[in-house]
Amino acid sequence: MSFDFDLFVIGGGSGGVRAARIAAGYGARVALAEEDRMGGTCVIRGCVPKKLMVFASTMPAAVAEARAYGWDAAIGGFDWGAFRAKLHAELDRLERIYRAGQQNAGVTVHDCRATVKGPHEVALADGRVISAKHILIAVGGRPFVPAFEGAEHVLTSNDLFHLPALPKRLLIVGGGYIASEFACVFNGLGVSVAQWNRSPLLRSFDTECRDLIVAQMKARGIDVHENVIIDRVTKTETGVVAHCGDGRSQEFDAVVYATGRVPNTAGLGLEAAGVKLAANGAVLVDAWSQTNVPSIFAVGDVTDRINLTPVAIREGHAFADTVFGAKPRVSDHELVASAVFTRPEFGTCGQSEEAARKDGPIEVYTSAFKPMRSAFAGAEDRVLMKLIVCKATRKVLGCHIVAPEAGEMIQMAAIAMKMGATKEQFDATCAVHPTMAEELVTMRAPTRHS
Ligand SMILES: Cc1cc2nc3c(=O)[nH]c(=O)nc-3n(C[C@H](O)[C@H](O)[C@H](O)COP(=O)(O)OP(=O)(O)OC[C@H]3O[C@@H](n4cnc5c(N)ncnc54)[C@H](O)[C@@H]3O)c2cc1C
Ligand SMILES: NC(=O)c1ccc[n+]([C@@H]2O[C@H](COP(=O)([O-])OP(=O)(O)OC[C@H]3O[C@@H](n4cnc5c(N)ncnc54)[C@H](O)[C@@H]3O)[C@@H](O)[C@H]2O)c1
Repeated sequence: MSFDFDLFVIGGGSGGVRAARIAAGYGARVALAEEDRMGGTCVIRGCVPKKLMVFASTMPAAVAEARAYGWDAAIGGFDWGAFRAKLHAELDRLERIYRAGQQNAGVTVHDCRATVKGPHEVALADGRVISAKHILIAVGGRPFVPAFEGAEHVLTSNDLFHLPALPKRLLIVGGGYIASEFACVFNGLGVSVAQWNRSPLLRSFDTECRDLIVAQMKARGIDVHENVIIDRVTKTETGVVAHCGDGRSQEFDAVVYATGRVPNTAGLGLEAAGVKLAANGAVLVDAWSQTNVPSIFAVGDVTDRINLTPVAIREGHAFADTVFGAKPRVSDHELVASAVFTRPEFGTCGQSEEAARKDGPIEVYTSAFKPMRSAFAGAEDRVLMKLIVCKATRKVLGCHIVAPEAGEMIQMAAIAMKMGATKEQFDATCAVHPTMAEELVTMRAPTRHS
């Protein structure tokens, strides 16, 4: 049987563009459909614009620090309009690079929505039907806002990069990565920020680390309320009012919901094509990213495994190597490090103390201190370095860092952990002095055992 293409990729985000480019590099005839902007969530409305906003938000603190170091530095007001224009010019530039990458690889790009018609058929929004030997679902996810009265008045993370003006009073609902990062970003930009969540913030992370981060977020002026349930939201002449189950209500200029994300599979035609989905709409795949329909694969957030850009990229690459490169390999989901770009930043790899303790006896090493740079400037910032060590194997099971640039540090520690490094091998590594990271190799006695 002949097909129009060897591979049709639906979704031009992190996972899709990598898979398409690598497959085309192996000589496959590849087409890709993107209904929005090339680059997907990470480039257009996720990691990249978020990180640029993180950088913008840390400038006032940097200037205050400069003054404490003797500089005659002053900071004026923040020009959101000027920053936003520059931000979008940068995103336009990146989108062009992603598009060119596909074109240079020989991928045929369709700028439209695509749906699955059958195991080997894709329908484009303009009515064309295209056949392909393999179909890759890489459609990512979208913000989830629970159903409640007045839900139409709230914003999501997608809206934050397009705000016409910075709100003066902002409520962020949620306690995960997105809510906590944006609470810190807008706080740094001078906005009065409240963050309300139905449970503790950053609940899935190591408790000692999250407690320190939340304490410092509060100390910076973020009005954090945990165990709060919002019943309804109403719009007034002057703003948006959040009403809680306990009778409390408060008015804000804007309310943002960052209450998780859901896979983009609604109306995609997968169930009709026989593809099994999880209850939340995620595409069910095996370790090879293959669905129960042998010609259909899925990678990235749509599979709801680990929803991070580098993971989507590696899943897409492993799929292309396996199916088109005669290099079969599965994507490895063990010891994936990540960073939460709060202030203070959090870098984490492996098990939390709580999770590791459930698996067996551990030693916990911690070092908490005021970092030299901000302490000299008179700031109360604190750093926490933490290693979780398996008593039986001596392997470092978890490394957690609450510190400026923790994301940069955890990337390095993750290499050692991936190699199976023991605590003694960390200790055998000579310190780099004076740094914060040297604590990772100089923690001699455990803080506690279990
Ligand atoms: C605010 C925010 C900040 C984030 N920060 C980080 C971070 O710092 N680090 C990190 O690792 N991860 C971060 N993430 C997560 C990261 O962005 C995702 O894990 C990653 O983008 C997933 O890639 P993907 O290829 O699975 O999907 P996506 O990048 O979402 O791409 C899917 C693409 O498919 C398109 N599409 C959907 N349906 C169709 C259809 N039917 N036809 C055609 N096209 C379709 C969409 O328009 C989209 O472009 C962040 C996410 C958000 C929202
Ligand atoms: N720095 C990074 O690497 C980074 C940054 C942003 C996003 N991401 C990825 O994107 C994913 C999505 O981020 P997220 O912050 O939206 O999700 P999340 O799962 O991290 O957090 C969701 C939050 O919403 C709350 N919530 C969920 N349902 C709710 C409901 N019905 N009512 C009230 N509250 C509710 C939860 O208690 C939780 O605090 C992350 O899990 C992560 O994989 C990564």
